[in-house]
Amino acid sequence: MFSSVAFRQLKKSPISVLKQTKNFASTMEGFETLSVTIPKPFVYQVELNRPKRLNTMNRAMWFEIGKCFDDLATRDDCRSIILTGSGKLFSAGIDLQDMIELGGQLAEQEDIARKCKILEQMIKNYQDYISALERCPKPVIAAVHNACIGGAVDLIVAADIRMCSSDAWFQVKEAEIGMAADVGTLQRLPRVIGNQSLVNELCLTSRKMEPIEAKDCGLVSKVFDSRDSLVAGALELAENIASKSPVAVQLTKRTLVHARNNNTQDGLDFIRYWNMTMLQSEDFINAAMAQATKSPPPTFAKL
Ligand SMILES: CC/C=C\C=C\CC(=O)SCCNC(=O)CCNC(=O)[C@H](O)C(C)(C)COP(=O)(O)OP(=O)(O)OC[C@H]1O[C@@H](n2cnc3c(N)ncnc32)[C@H](O)[C@@H]1OP(=O)(O)O
Repeated sequence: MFSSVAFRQLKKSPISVLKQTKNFASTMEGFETLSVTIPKPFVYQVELNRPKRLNTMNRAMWFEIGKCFDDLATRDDCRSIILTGSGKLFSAGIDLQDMIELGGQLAEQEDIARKCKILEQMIKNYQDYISALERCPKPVIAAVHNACIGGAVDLIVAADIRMCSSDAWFQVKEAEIGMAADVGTLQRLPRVIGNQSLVNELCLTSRKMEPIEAKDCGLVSKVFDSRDSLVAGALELAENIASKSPVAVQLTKRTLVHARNNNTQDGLDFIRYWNMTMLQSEDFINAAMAQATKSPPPTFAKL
């Protein structure tokens, strides 16, 4: 299969190399609450950027999170994403000022059906914005420092990988503010940490979780000494992922997400149908050939 003739032919036409580096300088501008940069080739950094308001999630931020990750899903110069918070802490959750304004908006309606319509639409939108992280086929690494509260927990459990610094703490605070969490934590956290008893305890009491416990229960995969080393570690991991075939990485993420929500046979069907096409991609041929011939890993064309 891996004849030296075939290998030489592949090496003669590295379309991948030619297509790879263009547009490296392009960034996404125009966000009010997010800073989006490209710290390394093919690696995006999305930073919650309302440091003076403790990165609280106001209406603009909810919307921009959805838009940003839906855009990154289709950008061929993006292969992996790190999600960080600027300033003192990762995020203090939903902007409670927005909630007060929402109360005012509801009060303008007399009828319960009209009030319900406003709430249903808002919750649906917020759910969809958070789910954009999961919809995006590029892996998202959440790097949490200091506080990660309420809506911010909904956000990070929709990411693929979580890491934190040693000053981090996590709080499913909704019960404490008199509501049931409604944008993902109650659905995703049980699958993330695989311990229903602990999930129930955290969500029913709103107690804070510290990094050692977060690591032990699998909420985060690694704890770093400081925010700087955390971001450096997240970037290193993102770079590693970005060096792999985007065909392999994106389909692996899609398949893992699908597997979480479906039974094993449906999952096997899913990957079989995808791979009857994707195993014909040049990425598989080039990467497998490099392994077989002990050559350096290939570069891959944009996807
Ligand atoms: C459809 C619904 C979808 C999602 C729902 C999500 C629900 C949630 O997110 S529940 C969680 C809500 N968040 C909170 O309850 C956090 C409240 N804040 C705190 O506990 C603390 O501020 C802190 C994060 C631990 C930080 O403490 P500290 O460093 O002492 O700062 P403070 O002096 O307390 O705060 C500084 C400044 O920020 C304002 N602020 C803090 N959190 C929020 C918030 N969530 N919303 C709006 N504003 C917030 C605080 O009021 C202070 O404002 P000043 O104007 O400076 O007084």
